[in-house]
Amino acid sequence: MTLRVGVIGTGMIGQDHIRRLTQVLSGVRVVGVTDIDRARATAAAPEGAEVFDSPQALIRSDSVQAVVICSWGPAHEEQLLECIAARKPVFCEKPLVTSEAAALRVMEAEEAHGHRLVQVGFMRRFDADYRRLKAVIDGGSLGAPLLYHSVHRNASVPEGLYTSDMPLNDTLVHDADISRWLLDDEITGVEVRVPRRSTRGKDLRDPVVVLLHTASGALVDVEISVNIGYGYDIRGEVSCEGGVASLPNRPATVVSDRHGIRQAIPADWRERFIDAYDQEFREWIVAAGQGTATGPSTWDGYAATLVADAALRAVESGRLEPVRMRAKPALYGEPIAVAA
Ligand SMILES: NC(=O)c1ccc[n+]([C@@H]2O[C@H](COP(=O)([O-])OP(=O)(O)OC[C@H]3O[C@@H](n4cnc5c(N)ncnc54)[C@H](O)[C@@H]3O)[C@@H](O)[C@H]2O)c1
Ligand SMILES: O[C@H]1[C@H](O)[C@@H](O)[C@H](O)[C@@H](O)[C@H]1O
Repeated sequence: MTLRVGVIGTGMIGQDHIRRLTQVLSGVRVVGVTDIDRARATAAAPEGAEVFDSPQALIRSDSVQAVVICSWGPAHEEQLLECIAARKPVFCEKPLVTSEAAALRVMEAEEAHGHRLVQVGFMRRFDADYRRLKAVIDGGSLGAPLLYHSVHRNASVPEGLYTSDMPLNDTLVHDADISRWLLDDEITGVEVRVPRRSTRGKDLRDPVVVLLHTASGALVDVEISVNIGYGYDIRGEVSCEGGVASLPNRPATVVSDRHGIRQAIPADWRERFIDAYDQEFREWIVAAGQGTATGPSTWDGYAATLVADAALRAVESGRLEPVRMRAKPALYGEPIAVAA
């Protein structure tokens, strides 16, 4: 059976997801698109797809079975609530939403529906290197994880569209999510330190260093640099009681010439995580075809949103800001196990 999908937001990642849903993956067809910029939606629409006047019209259309949300973060809540009201499975790009209150509204609507409909675009969980790293940690041969070092560098971010809060509520959410998933631990507090600003970052706080405290007592340090210039550089290393496990450098041809010996660095997230995005959609297509969702959930989106909120408070207060999660609804399975 072919899953009939509607895409909301046809900017950078919307276009990339339309390409993979149209040219790479099977069992799926993009039947509708919409964007507040209608010309952009029209240009991005695959042959035969309808261009809808609004997200509401797309979500409510009988021709659309499942929805992919690629609009800006602050627009996600309204679109998610529409999808849940229409009982349609929905893949929502990160961040789930941009405030705790919005995350709770989405969670309550999904709970009232009775089963999962929402998958959040935390694609690192589908990346083969992160999956192997997690398998080593879960295997237990290195002992308990004590520290996780996460480096998250963007070559650049779109000027004007990427605003001052976004290093913490748009970029950091990936590191918050992957830390919870890798360490199987909840984040209980957040500290932020801001060094001298990079002149490349204009008015942004860039770089920032974030320290995440976990329930088991492990610590996660995160470097967020969003205008590093040289490429998209994602690193991770877990220090455990009996050894260290790291993400490998990306395999790339080694070039030797008069400048030295070097390997290419991915230009951006599209290149670095191309296979991970394909895999997250493969798994989503199967689940959505069954009327449900898999992988990162509304609960995970909520957890990352709380970390972002705490980080935004911490950058103002200069103190350790607590993260307090509500009880986990049964819908989202067992709570992540934490050490006593
Ligand atoms: N998982 C990842 O690695 C990854 C990578 C890039 C972007 N993202 C996320 O995807 C989302 C989109 O990012 P982008 O880089 O494509 O941004 P973008 O600005 O290139 O595209 C967003 C598009 O959404 C449209 N839009 C915004 N609000 C809308 C609304 N209410 N209704 C309809 N259309 C609307 C805009 O007109 C624009 O065309 C963001 O939430 C971002 O954080 C995730
Ligand atoms: O929306 C993008 C995307 O999520 C990337 O994966 C991240 O590296 C960027 O910082 C963010 O702005």
